Amino acid sequence: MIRVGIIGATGYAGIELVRLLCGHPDATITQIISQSFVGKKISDVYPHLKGILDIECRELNTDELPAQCDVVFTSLPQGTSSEVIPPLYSAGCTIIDLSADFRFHDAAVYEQWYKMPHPAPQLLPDAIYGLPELHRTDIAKARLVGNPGCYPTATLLGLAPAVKVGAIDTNSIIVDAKSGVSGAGRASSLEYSFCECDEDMKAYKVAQHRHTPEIEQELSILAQNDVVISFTPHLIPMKRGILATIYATLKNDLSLEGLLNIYGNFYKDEPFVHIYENGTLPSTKAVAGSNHCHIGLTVDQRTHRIIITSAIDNLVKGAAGQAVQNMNIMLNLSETAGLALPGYYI
Ligand SMILES: NC(=O)C1=CN([C@@H]2O[C@H](COP(=O)(O)OP(=O)(O)OC[C@H]3O[C@@H](n4cnc5c(N)ncnc54)[C@H](OP(=O)(O)O)[C@@H]3O)[C@@H](O)[C@H]2O)C=CC1
Ligand SMILES: CC(=O)N[C@@H](CCC(=O)OP(=O)(O)O)C(=O)O
Repeated sequence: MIRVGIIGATGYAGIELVRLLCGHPDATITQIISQSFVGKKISDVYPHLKGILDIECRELNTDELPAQCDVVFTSLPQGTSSEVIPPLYSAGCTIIDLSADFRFHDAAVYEQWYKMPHPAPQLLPDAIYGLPELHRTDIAKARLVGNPGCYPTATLLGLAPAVKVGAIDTNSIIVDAKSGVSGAGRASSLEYSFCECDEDMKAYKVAQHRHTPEIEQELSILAQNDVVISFTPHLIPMKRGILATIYATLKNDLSLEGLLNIYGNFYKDEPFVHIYENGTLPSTKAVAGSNHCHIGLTVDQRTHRIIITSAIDNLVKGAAGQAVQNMNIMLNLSETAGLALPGYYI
C-alpha cells in the first residue's frame, strides 16, 4: 500500500481528500497533519469519519514525514505550501500541492496576482501543471505537481479542444462562472456566513480574479499565442459545484456537428470528461461528489458564437479528486483508482 500524508487535512479540500482516499484500493492514510487540531482524532473534528478513520491529527514535522509517507498532499493556503514543500521534496517525497504555489511557470506572474513573493521559485521548473487531460505525460514523470484551481479546471476543459484546433478567436473569450461557497474554504469570514450567502448571488473580483492568469497561461500554450480573457466569477448559495458558461466567436462556419466531432476526438480516451450530444446541457447536480466534468456545446448561428457550459464539483475535479487522479498517474496506478464511484445526484 502507498503511504499517504495530508497536510491541511482539516480544511474542506483536505477532508475531501480523506474521503476519497478512504476508498482507494492502493493507498492508506498514515499521517493527518493539522495546525489547529493537533492531538485530536480526525473523526472528532469530522464525525462522518467515526469508525472509518480515527487517527490523531499531528503537527507538521518535515524531518520525520518523509520516512512515514510515500506521497504527500499539501492542502494549505497560498504561500504556506511553498514554505513546507522544499524540505519534503529534497527528502524524496512525491508531492501534490492543491494551492496555487506551483501552478505558474513564471514566479513574476504569481507575485503580481497573489501579491506576495514566491517562497520557493527554485522549484517551479520541476513542477508540472496538474491537469491530466492536457499534461498527462509530464505528470507521469513528475515528483511535484501543482494541482489546478477549480475555476481553471472547468474553464480549460471547456475550451481546450476549440482552442487547440484554432476553431475560435482567442481574443473573444468570455468566461462567466459560478461557484458554491465551499470554494472559499472552511475558515469562516462574514461574507461566507449563511445569512450573507443564502438567497443571494453576486459577482466578485471582476476583472481581477487570481484564476485569470492561470487560465491564460494554459490557453496560451494550447493556442501557441498570448491569450487574454475576460473572467467573472460569481458566488451562489450552494455548498458545492461550479458551472462555467463560456462564450467565444467562431472563426469559421463550424456546425454543432463539427464541434461535437472535435470535442469527441479530443476527449475520446478521457475517463472523466463527457460531452453532451443530445441537446441537453450539464448541471452541477450531475457531477456533485464525483471527479467528472460535463460539457455542453451550443452554436449560436445569429451571433456566430460558441457557448460552452462546463460543470464540475469544485472539491473533487476542482481539487481533491484531481489531486488523487494526479497521484494515480505519478505512481503508475490505474488513473481511476479511488475515483470510480458516481457522484451523489441527490
Ligand atoms: N475549496 C476549494 O474548492 C478549493 C481549494 N483549493 C485550494 O486548496 C487549499 C486548501 O483550501 P481549503 O481546503 O478550501 O481551505 P480551508 O480554509 O478549508 O483549509 C485550510 C487548511 O490549511 C491549514 N492551514 C491554514 N493556515 C495554515 C498555516 N499557516 N500553517 C499550516 N496549516 C495551515 C488549516 O489547518 P487547521 O484546520 O488545522 O487550522 C486547514 O487544514 C488552498 O490553497 C485552496 O486555494 C483549490 C481548489 C478548490
Ligand atoms: C467561491 C470562492 O471563493 N472560490 C475561491 C476559489 C477557490 C480555489 O480554487 O482557489 P485557489 O486557486 O486559491 O486554489 C476564490 O474565488 O478565490
